[in-house]
Amino acid sequence: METLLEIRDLTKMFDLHHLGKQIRAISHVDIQLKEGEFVGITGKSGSGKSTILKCIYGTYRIQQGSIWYHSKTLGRINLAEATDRELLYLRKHEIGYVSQFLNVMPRTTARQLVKQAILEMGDDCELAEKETEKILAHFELDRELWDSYPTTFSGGEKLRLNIARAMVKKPRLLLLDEPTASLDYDSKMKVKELIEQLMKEGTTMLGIFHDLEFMNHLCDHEYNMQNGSFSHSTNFTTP
Ligand SMILES: Nc1ncnc2c1ncn2[C@@H]1O[C@H](COP(=O)(O)OP(=O)(O)OP(=O)(O)O)[C@@H](O)[C@H]1O
Repeated sequence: METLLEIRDLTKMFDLHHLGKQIRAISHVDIQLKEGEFVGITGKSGSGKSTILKCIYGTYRIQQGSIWYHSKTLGRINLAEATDRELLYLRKHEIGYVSQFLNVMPRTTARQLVKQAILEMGDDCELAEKETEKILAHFELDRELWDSYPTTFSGGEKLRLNIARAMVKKPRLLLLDEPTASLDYDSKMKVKELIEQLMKEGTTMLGIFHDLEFMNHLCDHEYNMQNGSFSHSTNFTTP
């Protein structure tokens, strides 16, 4: 299997201007993800898990290290040095990010939100419409909500829509930042089903989940974070 993502010596500091000091959120982190793998990150609250995903996605710029990603279109690219245009391209076509929070454009319906995500991948309009309805139904989003604005949705409805929008794009690399945090059991199982389906289709995933049992049954490899560095890792695929 080819390496899809290789992180070397990743260090991220934050300036706390009001306190006149810097904090080190992550230090010297190395991660390797092969194509089709599902890798999990565990660790206490504040240990730096989300920061890693946000550095990969380009939300945070880093002070030290490299994040090599093997893009289908752009070739081997260091995401830490990618231009805004390159990052935007990759977010649209190759790298997905799901968190427990839904950021939406105002006055965009649930249906438009999901359909737009599919159209960005180059599918035609009729197919996009069909896929949209399929995924909204899969996540049991009430039909009456499909043409409503998500700003009025409940927390769980927003979450299910958020996951639907990211998963329907079938990105090559999917970053999952506790997407199931406040979902009920049935909704979590729906997410699990889709994750398993994406795994079969070859999507590579790096995920943080609070529910360790949920994650352990899915992932090939797990890294445990402590105070910004990996304390140990477990490989579930080696006998
Ligand atoms: N934008 C920011 N500005 C300043 N400090 C930040 C910022 N983002 C994260 N931090 C700090 O970096 C550290 C790691 O945060 P991070 O969110 O990565 O932890 P986490 O392991 O994902 O936590 P949790 O499980 O609670 O979500 C924390 O001390 C946090 O306060």
